[in-house]
Amino acid sequence: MPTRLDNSAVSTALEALPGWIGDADRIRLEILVDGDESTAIVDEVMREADAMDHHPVVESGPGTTIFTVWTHSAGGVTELDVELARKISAILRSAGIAF
Ligand SMILES: C[C@H](O)[C@H](O)[C@H]1CNC2=NC(N)=NC(=O)C2=N1
Repeated sequence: MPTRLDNSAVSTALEALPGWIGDADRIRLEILVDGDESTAIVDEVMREADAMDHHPVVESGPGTTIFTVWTHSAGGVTELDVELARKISAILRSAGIAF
């Protein structure tokens, strides 16, 4: 099982992940998209997540989509989450979405 990162390791990882916030329990990113644009992005993120067998929790509402990432089996943030966050950011950059 992947090992949990402590708060300091998570802060260091977040320095290389613009827009992401969080601590050793959870990291999250909010983007200001909704509707069809959100659906298209979430589909792409979920394809990547399926390939990793590691998934974000996604909340979508009017004007907003939030990705929250942690390793459920470890009860907090691990390297797998940092990797998933990097992949989500890369998908958003390719799609031209600001965050
Ligand atoms: C059985 C399956 O491998 C597990 O449920 C995976 C799937 N995706 C997951 N995603 C996340 N974020 N954390 C997990 O612990 C996790 N476990």
